[in-house]
Amino acid sequence: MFIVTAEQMRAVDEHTIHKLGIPAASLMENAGRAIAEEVIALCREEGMGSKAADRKGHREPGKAERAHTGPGDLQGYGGDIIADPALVMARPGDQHWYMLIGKGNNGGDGLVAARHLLEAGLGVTLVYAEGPESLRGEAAVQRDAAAQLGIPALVHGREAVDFSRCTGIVDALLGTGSRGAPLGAYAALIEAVNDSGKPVVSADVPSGLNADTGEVYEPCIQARVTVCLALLKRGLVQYPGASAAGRIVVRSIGIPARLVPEHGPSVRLLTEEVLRSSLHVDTDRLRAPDGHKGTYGHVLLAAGSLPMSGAGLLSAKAALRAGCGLATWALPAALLPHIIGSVPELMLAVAAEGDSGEWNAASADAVLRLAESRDVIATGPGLGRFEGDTGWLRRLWQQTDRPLVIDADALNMLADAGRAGPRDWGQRSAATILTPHPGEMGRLLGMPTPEVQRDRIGHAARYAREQGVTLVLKGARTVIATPSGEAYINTTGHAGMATGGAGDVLTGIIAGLLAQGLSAEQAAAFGVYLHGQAAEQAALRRGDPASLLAGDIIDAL
Ligand SMILES: NC(=O)C1=CN([C@@H]2O[C@H](COP(=O)(O)OP(=O)(O)OC[C@H]3O[C@@H](n4cnc5c(N)ncnc54)[C@H](O)[C@@H]3O)[C@@H](O)[C@H]2O)[C@H](O)CC1
Ligand SMILES: [K+]
Repeated sequence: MFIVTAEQMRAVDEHTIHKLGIPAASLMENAGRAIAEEVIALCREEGMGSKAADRKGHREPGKAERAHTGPGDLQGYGGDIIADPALVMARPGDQHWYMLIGKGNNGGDGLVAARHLLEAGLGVTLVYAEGPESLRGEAAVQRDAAAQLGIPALVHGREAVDFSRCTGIVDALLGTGSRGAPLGAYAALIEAVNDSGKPVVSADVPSGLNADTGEVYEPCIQARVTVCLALLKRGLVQYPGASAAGRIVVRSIGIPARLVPEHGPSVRLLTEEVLRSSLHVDTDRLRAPDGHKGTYGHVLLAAGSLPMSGAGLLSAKAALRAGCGLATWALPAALLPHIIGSVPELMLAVAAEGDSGEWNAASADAVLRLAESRDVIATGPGLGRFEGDTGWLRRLWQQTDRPLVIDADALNMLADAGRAGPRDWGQRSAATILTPHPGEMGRLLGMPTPEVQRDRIGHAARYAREQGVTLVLKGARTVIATPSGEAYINTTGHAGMATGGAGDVLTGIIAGLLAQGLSAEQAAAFGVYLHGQAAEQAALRRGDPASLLAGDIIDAL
C-alpha cells in the first residue's frame, strides 16, 4: 500500500481527472459514499441505535434489513431482495449525525456523505464552519444538492451548535488542503467536538493533523475512525497523528494507485505482501537443501566493551538466529574470559589488546584483517567511544568492500565525521546500513530529537538519499529508507520493544540476513519486520508486552 504526501495526492488526483478523464465529481461521490458506509459500519459495530442482534460488528444485513417488497413471502419467487447492504441498519431513525463541513473539497466529501446517510434513513444536520456561500466548485454543487433535499444546516457563529443532541459527528472540516493549525471557526468547532465525547468519523484525515508529518496541531480532532480516501497519507502512519486517527480505513475512490510512482518517490506500508511482491523476499529460497554453513554467510561483529558486553552478545546471537552460517565476534581482550562459553555457537576473536576492556584506534587493523574472510561487518552495539574512534570507523568505511551495518556508538562516531556527513568519506561499493534511534538520528542531522520525530519519514528519506545509505530510523513505525529515496513504514512490533538491547538484536538480525545474500533494502526491511513480529510472538508468550526482554525477541525468531 502506497503512502503519499498531500502534494503527491494532488498530483495523482489531477492525473486521474485531467489525463484519465475521470470527472472530479465521481471521485467526490465515491469519497462521500465511502465515508457514509463507514459511519454505518461504526453504528452497527457499536450497536448504536440498533437491535442487540445487530451488535456483533458484522456487515451482513440483519433480518430487518431484508426488504420484502410485496405481500407474502418473496422467497418463493427465488429469494430476498436486499436494499443496499452497506447502507442499511436495523433502526437508522435512532441515529442523528452532525456533519461538520469546511469550505474546501473535504467539506464536499462530507456533503456527499450527508446525502447517503439521509438516504439510509439517518437524521443528519450540516454544520458549516463558514457561510455556505464560501464553497466553490464541486463542493458548491454538493451544497446546493443538500439544500434542495432539505437537509437542515447550521452555520458556526450564526446559529448555536449543540453537539449533545447528536449520536455522532462526521469531521469534514479540513483535509489535505489544510495548512498549519486550524484557525477561527475551525478551531472552535474542533474543540467543541472533542469536548462532546461523541464518536467522530473523520473524512480523509482528522482536521488539525499535518497530513505529511503526523504532527498534531492545537486543536486536532480525536477520531474514532478515519476514512482515508484513495491513498494512505503519511501523517496517518506517524505518531502522534496515528493516535489521533483512531482506526484507519483506506477506501478507494477511483484513483489508480499505480499512478503514484510517476509522481515522486514511493513510500509503502511494510507488509508481508510488500516484502514478497515489491521487495522479492522469498524465505523459501533462503535455505538450499544442499547448502552448508559457508553457503549462508559469515558475520563479523565488532562490538562490546567491558560495561556493555551484553550488547555484543545479543547482536551475535541474533545474527545466528537470523540464519547466517557463521558468526565471529571481535572484541577487546579483557572481555574474553567473561564471554567464553556463553554462546558456544559463536567464534571469538580478540581485536583490541590491553586490560581496559575498551576499544582503541589501532584495533582497526585487526578488524580489517578479520573482515577479509567474512561476508558482512556489523559494528556499534556496546562499542563505547574511544580516542580516535571516528578515524577508526572511517577506515572500516573506506578500506573494506564488505556490507557494513552501523549502529549505536558507531553512529555517534559518524555524527562526528563533519557537517557534510559520511558522504565525504566516499561512496561505498557495498551495502551500508545505518540503524539510528531518533536521538542518534538527531546527532547525525545536527538537530534536536523532537525535530526528527516531527517528520520521521521526511528526515530518513532525505538522509538516505543524500548520503547514499540505507537507513533504518527506529521507533514506533520504524522507517526504512533507501538511497534511491524510497521508503517503507513497518507495521509490526509494539511498545514493549522499548527495552535495553532490542536495537542490538535488530543489528544482528540485519547482518545475519545480509550474510545470506539479501540486498541492503531487503535485509533492512525484512529484518525490521521480523524483529517486530518476533517481539509480538514473545509478548504473546509472556502475556504482557511490558515484560519483554531483548533476549525474548531472539528466542522467538
Ligand atoms: N484524493 C483526492 O484526490 C480527492 C480528495 N478529495 C477531498 O478533498 C480534500 C482536499 O481538498 P482541498 O479543497 O484541497 O482542501 P481542504 O478541503 O482540506 O480545505 C482547504 C480549505 O481550508 C482552508 N484552510 C486551510 N488551512 C486552514 C486552517 N489551518 N484553518 C482554517 N482554514 C484552513 C483553505 O483556505 C481552503 O479553503 C481531501 O482531503 C479529500 O477529502 C475529493 O473530494 C475527492 C478527490
Ligand atoms: K477531515
